[in-house]
Formats: sequence, structure tokens, C-alpha cells
Amino acid sequence: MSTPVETTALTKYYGPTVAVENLNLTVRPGEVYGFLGPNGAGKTTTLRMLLGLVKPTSGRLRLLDSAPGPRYLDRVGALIEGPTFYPYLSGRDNLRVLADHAGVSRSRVPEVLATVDLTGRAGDRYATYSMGMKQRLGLAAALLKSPELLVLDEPTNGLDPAGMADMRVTVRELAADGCTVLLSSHLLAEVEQVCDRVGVINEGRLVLESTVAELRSGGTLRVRAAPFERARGHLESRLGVARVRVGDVDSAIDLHVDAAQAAEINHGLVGAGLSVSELRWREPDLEETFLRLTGGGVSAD
Ligand SMILES: Nc1ncnc2c1ncn2[C@@H]1O[C@H](COP(=O)(O)OP(=O)(O)OP(=O)(O)O)[C@@H](O)[C@H]1O
Repeated sequence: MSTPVETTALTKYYGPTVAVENLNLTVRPGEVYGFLGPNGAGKTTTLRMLLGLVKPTSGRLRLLDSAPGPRYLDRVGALIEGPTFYPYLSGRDNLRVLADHAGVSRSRVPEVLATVDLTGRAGDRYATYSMGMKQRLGLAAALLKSPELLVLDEPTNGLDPAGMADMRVTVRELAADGCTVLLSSHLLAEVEQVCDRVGVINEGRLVLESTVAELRSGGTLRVRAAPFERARGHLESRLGVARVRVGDVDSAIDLHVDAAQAAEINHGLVGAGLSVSELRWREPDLEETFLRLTGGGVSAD
């Protein structure tokens, strides 16, 4: 199976401004990959380089195992920076024009309209569409060629919560049908809900790459026990120094262990004559992680 996206040391300067620096990105077949970062982090520039709209300063990129060239984008669909449609044509007629232009059978038009749930309004003029409907028509256009890879730049930008939820459902359905999706977002919650893997970009550099499941699995067990220093020594000798952190509030110790170890740890502390006043599992705080990595630019909602 071909690798949908692979970049090696991809770099883009706009004059003295570093937009993207040394980016090594791999998107795997069938996954929904979330490219997350604050405004100005370099997401759009990266996607534009992938789509051949911006020339990289240096580095290498491949889509579906092809190097940039004449047929490079044949198997790729994209929704980037609001597609343009004829305002006085219906959604359906706009798609027919695009299908003819792309050499795609018009029989694809009702299929893609159904995929984005726009069949009921397909006969209405584009000018009368809501933001969410416009965005869905853009997605329908990107799907005309039955792409193996879909590249979506901030696909929920400007949508209301219901529109965002619809977009997420559609993206998951497309992935379930075997389409690989690379989407950018500055919304942590969105990436968390729809993506399998996430790459966090800040100031042009990839600062974290992980599966969403891994991000969620890194919880901690918070312990408060007295006397504090003896409790800390006990836990360090039992679990290893690397798993024990002094907490951010007074006399708390955070343990990087599995939740299932709580009872056994409590037993050990009590057995050593320590007085335990708190033992609490804390889910990982993804928001805190992203705020730290991006200097506060990623929004949690
Ligand atoms: N055409 C351009 N000319 C000069 N600088 C640019 C150009 N396009 C982007 N930049 C700069 O490159 C950096 C990355 O911008 P980019 O649009 O890729 O970020 P982004 O993560 O997509 O942000 P946003 O979410 O705001 O779209 C920014 O500093 C931006 O000002």
C-alpha cells in the first residue's frame, strides 16, 4: 500500500520568515491525521506545498508514493481556503461543471451530494447556501475524483457546532470507506474527536506526533502522604525515580503508573507506616500539554 503523505526536511521561507522548517511528516494509509497548531504555525503553508500551490524552499515530499509531477494530484482531493463556485448555479450544477472539467462522469454528482448530505438542497442556488452547506459542497467537489487521499484545511472553520459535528461524521465515514484524510485545525477538541493521529506544529516545527489514544493514556496517580519526604523516598525506591514527580500543589506527588496499580501502591505506603490522605487518578490534561507545546495558541474548544 502506498504511503499517502511523506515529507522529509520540508522547509519554506517567505523572505526572512520561516513558515515551515525541517518538517518530517508521514501519514499512514487509512488514517485520519490531524495537523494541529495555532494561527500562523505553518499548517496552510504545508498543505499548500503538498498540493503544489507553493514551492518548497528545500526538502522533499511525496503523495501516494509519487514525487511532484504532471499526474501527482490525480488521486488526491483537497478543500483548501474556500473553493470558488458560481453563485447563480445550483450546488448540483456547480458540481456538474467541475465534473466535466475534471473528466469525471456526471454520475458521481448525486453520489457525492449524498455523501455530504446535501441532496435535499442540491437544486438551490449556491448563493442561498449557509456557511456549512458551502463547506459541504466544497467537500463534495473534493470527492468527485474518488480520491485516495483527502487534504482538508480547517474544514470546520466558520461552522456552527452542528455543522462541525456533521463534518466530523462525514470525515469518519470517508475514512471507514478507506480514504486517508489529512486535516488541519487549531481546535484540540476537534482533532481529538475525529483523528487517529495528531501532529502538533508550532512556529513551523513539528513539536509532537502521537496517536490520540496514546495522548489519552498518559494519566497520573496523585498521592498525598505524610511525612512527605519519606513517602517520596518510598515511592521512588519502589517505582523508580522516573515515575515519580513532585506535584504542582503542596505535598502532592504524581506517579506515572497505570490506574490499576493504585490499590497496591496504597497498600505499600500504609505498610511502610505512612499516612495517606489522598490517592486519586487524574486523566491526562491534553489541553495543558498543547498549551505548553504551542505557547497557548491552540484553542481547547
Ligand atoms: N504568502 C506569504 N507571504 C509571506 N508570509 C507568509 C505567506 N503565507 C504565510 N506566511 C507566513 O508564514 C507563517 C505560517 O503561515 P500559515 O498560514 O502557513 O500558518 P497556519 O498554521 O496555516 O495559520 P492559520 O491557521 O492562521 O491559517 C506565518 O508567519 C505567515 O505570516
